[in-house]
Amino acid sequence: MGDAEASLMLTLLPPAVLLLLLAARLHPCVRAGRRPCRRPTLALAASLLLGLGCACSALLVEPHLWCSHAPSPAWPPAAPAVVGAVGWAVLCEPPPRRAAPPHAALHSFLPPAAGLLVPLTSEIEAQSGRHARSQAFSVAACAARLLPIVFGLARPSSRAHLLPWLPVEAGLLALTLLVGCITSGTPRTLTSAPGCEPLNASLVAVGVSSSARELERVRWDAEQREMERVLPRGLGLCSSVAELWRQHHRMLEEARAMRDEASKADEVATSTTASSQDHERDKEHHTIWHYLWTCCPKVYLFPGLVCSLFLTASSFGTPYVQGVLFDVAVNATFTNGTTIDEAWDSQAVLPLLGAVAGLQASTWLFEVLVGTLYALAAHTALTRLRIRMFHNLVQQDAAFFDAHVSGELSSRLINDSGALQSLAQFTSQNLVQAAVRVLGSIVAMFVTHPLLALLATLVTPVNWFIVHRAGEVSGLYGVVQNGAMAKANAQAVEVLGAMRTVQASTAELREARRFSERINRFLKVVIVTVQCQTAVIFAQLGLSKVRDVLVLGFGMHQVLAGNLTIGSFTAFTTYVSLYEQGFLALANIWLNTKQTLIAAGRFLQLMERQPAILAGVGDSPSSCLGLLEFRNVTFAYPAGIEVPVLRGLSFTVEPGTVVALVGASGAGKSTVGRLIERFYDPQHGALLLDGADYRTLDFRWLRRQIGLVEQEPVLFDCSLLENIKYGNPEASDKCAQTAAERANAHEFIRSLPNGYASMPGEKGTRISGGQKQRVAIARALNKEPRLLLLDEATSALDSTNEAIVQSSLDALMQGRTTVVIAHRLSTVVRATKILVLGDGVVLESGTHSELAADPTSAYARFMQHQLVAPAQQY
Ligand SMILES: Nc1ncnc2c1ncn2[C@@H]1O[C@H](COP(=O)(O)OP(=O)(O)OP(=O)(O)O)[C@@H](O)[C@H]1O
Repeated sequence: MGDAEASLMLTLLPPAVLLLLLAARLHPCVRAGRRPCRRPTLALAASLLLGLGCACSALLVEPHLWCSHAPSPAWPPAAPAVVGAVGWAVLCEPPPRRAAPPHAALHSFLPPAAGLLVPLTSEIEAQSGRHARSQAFSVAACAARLLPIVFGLARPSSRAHLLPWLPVEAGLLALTLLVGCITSGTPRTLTSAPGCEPLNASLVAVGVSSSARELERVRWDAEQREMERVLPRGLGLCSSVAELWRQHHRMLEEARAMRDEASKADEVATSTTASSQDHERDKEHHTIWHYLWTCCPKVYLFPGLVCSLFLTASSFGTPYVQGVLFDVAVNATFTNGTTIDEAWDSQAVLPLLGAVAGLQASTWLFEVLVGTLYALAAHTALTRLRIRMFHNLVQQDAAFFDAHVSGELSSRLINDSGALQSLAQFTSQNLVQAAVRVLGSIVAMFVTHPLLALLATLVTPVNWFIVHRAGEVSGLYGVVQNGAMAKANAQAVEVLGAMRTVQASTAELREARRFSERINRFLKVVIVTVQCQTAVIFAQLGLSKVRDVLVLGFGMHQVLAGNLTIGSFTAFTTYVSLYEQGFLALANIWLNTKQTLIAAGRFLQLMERQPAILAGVGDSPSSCLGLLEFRNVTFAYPAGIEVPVLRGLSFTVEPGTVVALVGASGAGKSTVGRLIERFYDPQHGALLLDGADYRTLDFRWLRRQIGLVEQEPVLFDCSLLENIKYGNPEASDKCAQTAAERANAHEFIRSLPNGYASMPGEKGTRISGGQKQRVAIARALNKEPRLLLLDEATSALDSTNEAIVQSSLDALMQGRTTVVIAHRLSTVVRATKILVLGDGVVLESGTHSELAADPTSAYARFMQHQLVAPAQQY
């Protein structure tokens, strides 16, 4: 029986049992022609309705229970209540009517009432997991049984009747609890806990957890629960100020540690010193404005600035004119004793009202214009910044990419630059306006009433101190925030790029959990940041409110003393609010700038970073013979600088010959290939092409002379034709097709529905390994390289594919200097020269027959172990 059938049966079983019981109770009475005992019958009927209701709700409301692949609670939630009700019906065989204790009413009422908890607990279930309902049910059913018993025992009149039934009650309670425990999934909760294997085994033995499928379900449930556990429940507020303080310090420490770590990573990649890092950090502030300025389109910026000025002017004009209007109205009404109508018709009011309307209209218009122009400017600037950043990023050297995870870099490209965009937009939109507002309102306030103005600006230094400190702190918070987001992003990119491996390892939920842990970390940082910002706003607003009360009190005193008119005082309060707005905007700009500048420091470092090997530097000879020489080359990777991989390696490859590199795993064969491509420069010795030192050649010219075919060729999600032309986009389609023909790729490409326009998918997932390899060979052929580098190009293929690819490679090698890194005998034996690498040097060299002739040679040993696969039966 499948899961779905079992669940269905178990859901319908309790109502069926109840129906039978009811029938059994009613049948003798009907036959004897007497009325059945009312209370137990009613209770049974109510329980039956309840059981049916639960079954229907499970069938209709939770159809996922019946879908065989979904894990479901094996027992229906109504079971505990039903067991309780059945027990009650058995227990409550009618006592003599007159002796019926008062608790009997409760007794008959409570078990069905427990059933009402079903809809009530659905909310709890939604919040805390699907088994909450059964647990709540079980507890309610027990309480329903327990309460009337306690109540009955407390009354001497009913105690004698109840005492003989107590053992039965205890048994029923235990049964109800047990059923509730099983249906609520408690055994699964227990068995999924680490170290519970013995319990698990015993549950299997007693039949609670009956099969491997059950164990699988246990695991699935545990993962789902774990998943729900790591979902953020919402903004957790700090329990106390002390806790907030502790979190704040932890965060600062983390921010400093992250900055040091980032500097170290860059030191590894760039070999820059700590002092130069400090110097770079000092330069950051200038650089960021430089970039924002150069990337910002002036066609939006300058009109935006002009509109800002107009907006500020109109926002100052409005309170001034309003003040004058108030004074005119007040004077007309109260001083001269004119009526309101006369005052309204007077010459001054209407023009002043018109002026206010005009000023409001211009404020409205300029506000819209300013917002639009600055938004356009900021978005364009950001796009330009991202393009420049990507441009610089793809030009970095291999050592840089060894030291940085690609997901982290993409996060810097998208998220960190996003912070710059909001800084650019917010600053450009508000800076001029806020500065003019603050300065203008200070001047206007002092002109209106100097003493009141002094009082209004008294809190400014304290406020500014708070903002200044908060700016530095929020900058450090920004570092942690960006770091947390970069880590989450790196994991997402890594997992999404290796989905097949993840799915094959059934690690989807594990990865989802890992991601949620990382993104939760980001949320936690944001929460602490918000809490600290709240503290700053709290302090600032508090000071402002105190200031407002003082200004109002002193202002009213001055109005009553006749030193200030009501109109001037009204205008003054508007100046104060303009000053407040301007100050808050400036404070926000300061905080934003600090946060973005510190947090976007890494982004800028990436923008500014110069690769160790520069393009466009060095010679680009007109021809290339293909004479390659390694002269006493010593090399260690930047990430493992203390362990050299090559230690004085020397060999020569004559033009047009084939040299095979063999050696144990980790001997440095691929490293030789990477040096030939000049992904790295050796620390000592030199590589020479046609007698010219690699360092004197332009590496872009050099790489154009080399065709590379790797063990796992990378195809991009563009058409196969574009993939073939990737190394030489100037080649004509005809040349690309000829290259495909020579690489034995033409036939299979033609057989695809879209031919050369077919998309191979990300990393070429829609075509086979052998086909991918042939496209890669066609790509190398299309470059017409002088030098060929084959890095285990056939080792991932089966023998049929290998034969096809090998014939393609033979076509590719003709007349070209070739370096082959191979594990297979068939690839190596035909080489002009074989070099056996070991300990970072060439241990032996010669042709296959020369080396194989000496049975004691490293090559012979190597052949035995690596090249010739032992023909053993599995
Ligand atoms: N990017 C890197 N950073 C640091 N160390 C590296 C890097 N790439 C390789 N190494 C180390 O350099 C050594 C040589 O690696 P290499 O890939 O050249 O070996 P190989 O002979 O090609 O091995 P295999 O036959 O298994 O592919 C290894 O010890 C490896 O751990």
